[in-house]
Amino acid sequence: MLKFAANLSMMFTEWTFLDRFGAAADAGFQAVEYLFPYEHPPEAIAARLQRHRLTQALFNMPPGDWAAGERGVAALPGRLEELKASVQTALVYAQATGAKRLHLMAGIVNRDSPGAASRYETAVTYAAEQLGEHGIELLLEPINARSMPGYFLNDYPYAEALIQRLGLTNLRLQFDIFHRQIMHGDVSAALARLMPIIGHVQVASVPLRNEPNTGELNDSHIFRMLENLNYGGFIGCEYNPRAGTLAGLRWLHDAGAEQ
Ligand SMILES: O=C(O)[C@@H](O)C(=O)CO
Ligand SMILES: [Mg+2]
Repeated sequence: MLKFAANLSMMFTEWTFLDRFGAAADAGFQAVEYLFPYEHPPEAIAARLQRHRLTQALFNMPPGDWAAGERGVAALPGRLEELKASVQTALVYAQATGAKRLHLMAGIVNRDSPGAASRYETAVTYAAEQLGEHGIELLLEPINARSMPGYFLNDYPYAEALIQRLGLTNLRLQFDIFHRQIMHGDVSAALARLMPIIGHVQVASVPLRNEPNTGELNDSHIFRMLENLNYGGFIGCEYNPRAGTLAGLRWLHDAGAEQ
């Protein structure tokens, strides 16, 4: 049975953030994810998860100044101390919510600029080792350049090579089907080949980032493949509903899946 997690940064936005937990549970979800919890006290989020019997599948570590356009600080110059502090902040939320995997964003910086790759590697290693002490996985997500121009981690081969080379047992790949299709295509073969290092999957249609099966991919086929590959992790539903969250949930019921 596949396990779908509602992404509360994109879905259920008809509700206030804290009320999205109950709305997702009422719609049948048993797990949630979102970009960032940091505007709310950890206890408030933990209470919603508990009240609605939801599992926290994933969230992102602090991204720097998001409003100013930052998308992570891991590869940015002069930000290592901030990165270290942000690991501690994320850990507080992970412990309160029971999250077992966190996504570290790399930042908007040219990968070929002096020092960027080694700063990123230092940050990734530090964060993975810190999280590993708490039994938490660190995830790296390649993001396509159309959605996030200038993003450091903008292809799969780089992420795969880094994860393999560092050899840290809790460092894994966040395979977002939407980004993968835009960057490289070949989604099914890549899922099969990369399965040993995949820690989390996300889905949305391509190119509009809406409900599965509304774009250029046959997402039902990909879901069947994930089942056949015995993928036991979560599939984050990281899409913008076309005409209301509840109205767009038919695909999920059709998937006949564990939500
Ligand atoms: O795909 C995405 O955009 C997200 O998973 C994310 O973490 C960064 O925006
Ligand atoms: Mg994603």
